[in-house]
This record gives sequence, structure tokens and C-alpha cells, in this order.
Amino acid sequence: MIFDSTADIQAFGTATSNGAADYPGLDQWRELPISQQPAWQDHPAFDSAVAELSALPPLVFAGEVDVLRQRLAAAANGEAFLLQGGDCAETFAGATANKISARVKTILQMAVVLTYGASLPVIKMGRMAGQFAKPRSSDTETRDGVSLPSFRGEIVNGFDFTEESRRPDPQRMVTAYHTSAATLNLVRAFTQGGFADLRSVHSWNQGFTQNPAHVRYEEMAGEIDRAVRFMDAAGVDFEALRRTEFFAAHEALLLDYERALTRLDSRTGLPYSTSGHFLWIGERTRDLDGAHVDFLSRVRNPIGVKLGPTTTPDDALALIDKLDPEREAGRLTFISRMGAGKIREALPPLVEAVRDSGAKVVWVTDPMHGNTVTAQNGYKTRRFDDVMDEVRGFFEVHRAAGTFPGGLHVEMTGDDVAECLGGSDPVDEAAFADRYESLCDPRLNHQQSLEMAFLVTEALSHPERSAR
Ligand SMILES: O=C[C@H](O)[C@H](O)COP(=O)(O)O
Ligand SMILES: C=C(OP(=O)(O)O)C(=O)O
Ligand SMILES: [Mn+2]
Repeated sequence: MIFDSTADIQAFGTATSNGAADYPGLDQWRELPISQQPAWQDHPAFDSAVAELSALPPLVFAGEVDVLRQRLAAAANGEAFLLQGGDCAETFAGATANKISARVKTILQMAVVLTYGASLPVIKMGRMAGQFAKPRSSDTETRDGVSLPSFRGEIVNGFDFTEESRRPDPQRMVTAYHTSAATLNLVRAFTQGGFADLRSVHSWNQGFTQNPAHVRYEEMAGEIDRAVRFMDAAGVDFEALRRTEFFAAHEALLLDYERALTRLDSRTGLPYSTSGHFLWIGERTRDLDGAHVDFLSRVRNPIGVKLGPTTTPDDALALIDKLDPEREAGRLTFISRMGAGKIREALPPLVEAVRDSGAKVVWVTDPMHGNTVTAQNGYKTRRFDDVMDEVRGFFEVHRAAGTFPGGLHVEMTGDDVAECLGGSDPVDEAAFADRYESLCDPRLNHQQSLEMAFLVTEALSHPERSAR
């Protein structure tokens, strides 16, 4: 969210307390079991890196975070749809103007397809400007008989397979902060400076081949153009169309980083994580009595939790009690990531239990993380058909339960990479050698992302879609 005026900034509060916030309970997580962290507290650079981060300005404002909570409340009530997209793992070198603008453009295109096709406001959010820390299945990686610590995202260590690069370095947290600041700056400029103007819908599609998703998008853009020209002729004021809200989200995995960027709101004195607007807890760290759930229960940001196929209804209800005790619509988002083969059995008991409890959460589908497979040639990949099938399953489950399918969470990029198999301009395994760029999980490319948006639009605008 970007402010309209300086007066708004003052009214919104800035969470600018100098240094990491001191607030009761904020350090309780240090006493609790914690997983997926580097053991770097004894590193000579640790204290100075944390001190440096603690003194840096917030990346986002408390007031923006509150606006997001209101927008998510609408999604919890069936009146808006949340679109979350971006890299599995951002990289420092990947924070270039071209790559950032391609990703933002693709998210804007997906949002236009959804807004126009389903007549619902779309909350636009990037897995961006902070998505640097990765949980891993294994602590080590072995290549040709050599074992080294796993790559845990560039906020922790390097991707190169050498002992030096894989050694965790706390100073990387400071680099991650500055890279996030630069990314967010460009995103704010794009989305406030005219680049997101609805009258530019055609330009976001430029430079792509004429595959079916792009052709379909071009047709829709033509219809939007005609509608816009009509409204223009009718004297509608277009100022509001020039800008759009865009929020930043990441997995709040690395608690040393999150803690250092937690500040007190200048208006209310309450703690906010200022590393991003929306933070989520991953499937591997959602332990109810663990450090991550405790820490995030204490900040005011909207929080997401990934729910995998082993989640029980009791787990979901206990997470609600802990993270959303006030039952505040917009506070809690459940992001299910079941796998295409499991969603139709694993999701209904959760959705029904939450529905029957009366709690208002936003239900989002992440159709990526339950569908990861290893290709014959060794690359981590996902089949586009499996991803699509999980999305369809998500809508079916919500339609049957009478609940609202409130959002989509995807790993995607604006570039023409070859990481996920299939799509209407099919990617095959042979293309991986030249066009696989991700350092962690495979992402939908530009065309696959657009195709996904059309599918979701059809499901959302289905006449029998869920009760509100
Ligand atoms: O999003 C990331 C991955 O799913 C997660 O880091 C686990 O990946 P891994 O099984 O390759 O460690
Ligand atoms: C690690 C991720 O997801 P999950 O926690 O659902 O496995 C991720 O979103 O990149
Ligand atoms: Mn991932």
C-alpha cells in the first residue's frame, strides 16, 4: 500500500521506534524449540549484524500493515481474492530492474484477469522484498561423495557448492535487508508511478510470443481498453486507476532477522514486524509449541500458516486459538499445500472444522509445494497439470463446504524460464539445461502464470461458487 499524502503517513503510524522493539514476550521464542535456523550465534559478525539491522529504518509501515489486514478481512468474508506470487528463493543478484518489473507486471496481469473475469477486487502481494530464507528437508547436501551444509537461502549462506560459500554468515542478513529495500523501492515506484495504470494493460503483455495464454490476455485487454475509453468519454476521473496497492510477503523463517526488524507502532505502542507486510509460517515450522508460532503470535501483522496433508482439524483450531485469539477477520490466512492427489481428502475436514468453529480465516491454495517431483534428468520440477488439478480441487472443496476460496499462492516469475513441465506452450525436460534458473523450487514462467490466472477466474466466476 502506498500513501496518498504525508498526512496519511502520520495518521497511519510509522513503527519507527529506534532499535528492535522491547515489548513483553517478544523474546519468549528464544526459550522454545526452534528448527531450520543456522547455528551462527557465536559467529564474530553476529552481534554487529543484529545491532546494525536493529538500527535501520522499517521496510514497511504499521499503517500499511493495518490496511492490508482490512483488505484480507474482505477476503475472509468472500468479498476479495488474494493473489500471492513470486520466487521460491529471491537472490541478491536477481534484484534487477528487469526481473523485478517482469515479476510485478506478471502479477498485475494475473490480477487484471482475475478482477475482470471474476468481478472481485484482487489483493496483490509479492513473495518479494524479503523472501530470502529457505527451510530444507535435509541439513546437508552431498555431491560426488562430498557433504556440505544445505543452501538455506542467500540471507544465510551461498549457493555455490564450496565449504566457504555454504558457511552461514550473519552479515548476509544486512545484505538481505538492503536488497529488500531496493526491491520495495522499485515496486512502490512501479505501482504508484503510472506503470500499473489500468490504461497500460496491453503494454504488460509486450515482448511475449503469441501462445494461447498471451492471445487470450490480449483479447481481454482489448475489452478492458474499450471499457476504459467509454468511461473516459463519459467523464470518469481516472486518477485512481493510475496506482495500485501492492504488498510484500515472505516466510518468517529466520527469527534473528525478524526479531531485529520488529518495532513498536508510534500510534499504539504495539509490535509490528517491519520486514514485510504479510509473514507466513512454513509447513516445517508450524509446531504449535515452537518458536515460530510463538513469535508471530506477538506481532500485529497479518499472518499466514502453510498447512500440509498431515494437518489435523485440531491442529488448525489450535493455531487459530494461538494466532487469532480475538477472531479478527484478516489476521489469519491458512495456505493449504496438500498435493493434487490429496487435497480432495485432506482439505475438507480442516475447512469444515474451521467453518463450524465460527472463525474467519482466509483460505488460500498453494498448488506448488505438494506437487514437487524430481525429473528424470535430476531437476526439481512440478507438472503444470498437477498444479492445475490441485487448484481445481481447492475450488471443489470450498464449493462443497459452502466456504469461500479466498486466494492463490504461487511460485512464479515474469521470465520465460523452463522449470515447471507442461502448459499450453509446453516446457519439457530438455529445456531445463538452458532455462532453469531457480536456486530452490521450480516456478511457473510468465505464460504458465497467466494460464493459471485464467483457470482460477473460471473457477471463481462459476455460478455455483461458494456461499459467502
Ligand atoms: O520451498 C522450498 C522447498 O520446498 C523447501 O526448501 C524444501 O526443499 P528441499 O526438499 O529441496 O530441501
Ligand atoms: C518452503 C515453502 O513452503 P512450505 O513451507 O509449504 O513447504 C515455500 O513456500 O517456499
Ligand atoms: Mn518453495
